[in-house]
Amino acid sequence: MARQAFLRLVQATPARDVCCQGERDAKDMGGISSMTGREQKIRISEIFGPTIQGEGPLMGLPTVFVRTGGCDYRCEWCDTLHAVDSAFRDEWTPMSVDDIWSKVKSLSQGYPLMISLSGGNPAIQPLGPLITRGKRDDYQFALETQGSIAKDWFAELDHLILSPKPPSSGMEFKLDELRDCVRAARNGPAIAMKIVIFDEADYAFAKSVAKEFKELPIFLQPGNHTPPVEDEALIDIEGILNRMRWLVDRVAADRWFNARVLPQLHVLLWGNMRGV
Ligand SMILES: C[S@@+](CC[C@H](N)C(=O)[O-])C[C@H]1O[C@@H](n2cnc3c(N)ncnc32)[C@H](O)[C@@H]1O
Ligand SMILES: Nc1nc2[nH]cc(C(=O)O)c2c(=O)[nH]1
Ligand code: SF4
Ligand SMILES: [Mg+2]
Repeated sequence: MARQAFLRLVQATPARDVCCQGERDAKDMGGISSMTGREQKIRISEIFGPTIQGEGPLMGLPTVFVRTGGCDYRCEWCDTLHAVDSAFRDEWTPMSVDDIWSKVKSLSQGYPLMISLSGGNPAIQPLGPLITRGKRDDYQFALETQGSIAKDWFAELDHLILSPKPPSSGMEFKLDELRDCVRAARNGPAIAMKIVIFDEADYAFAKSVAKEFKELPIFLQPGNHTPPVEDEALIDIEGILNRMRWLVDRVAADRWFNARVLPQLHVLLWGNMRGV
């Protein structure tokens, strides 16, 4: 796409902490990050906020983001490559629960708000003890994951947002693993499906997921074509809005009245800027 087609968005630098002392020898996928004594460390790409949750059921809610490094997927249009691609490994830092927690407390000034655990795939990391620590201080936790890896600690979350990947991602969809994630959550968190839609095949995929998980609310999110990496704030805003309008028409024509169509609010406000 021509560079002129992208809208350049500029803003003051937000509160953000990019960890930059990565472990050179860390495994690409970010399996278990590292161990110090008996504590499993968590591989962190960035911790930032408070900002607003820009996607899905918690849209608009003040949130601090804890983004882990490493993903078992490589979606063709991933907008967070800095937490996926091993080329960014040097930015990922193994951190203890205490260190993460003091950063979160300082960013939130001790106010017990919503923490969104995202990535990469945060389900790869040992996040149970972090959730336990945060709950002691009355914070709430949401997790964003593609639903490829289930963990027992999902049951400790307040919100589980499952984002199975449609055909345009180039990833293989695994229904059993997605079911395992719902099962692992037991009766703990509120669960929602959030599906990125670029085209008709993605829309059909979302409908089939909705059929499999009738009891769960579903959010349809227009895809954002990621721009050239040399300028991360550029977006194809016309493309996003056209896709959004098409989706609204599509859902209305289908009388799919329990699906919710929402854009990525933070992308509309700040483009593909990191740390917002
Ligand atoms: C960056 S991912 C990280 C969490 C997890 N790996 C996942 O995919 O759910 C967070 C959310 O951003 C969505 N996302 C990633 N790239 C996108 C894009 N180009 N357009 C719209 N949504 C995108 C994902 O589908 C997911 O719902
Ligand atoms: N504001 C804001 N909302 C978000 N919702 C999901 C995000 C993510 O990258 O996981 C995200 C993000 O990076 N920023
Ligand atoms: S699963 Fe999520 S983080 Fe991983 S590549 Fe896909 S969109 Fe990116
Ligand atoms: Mg994002």
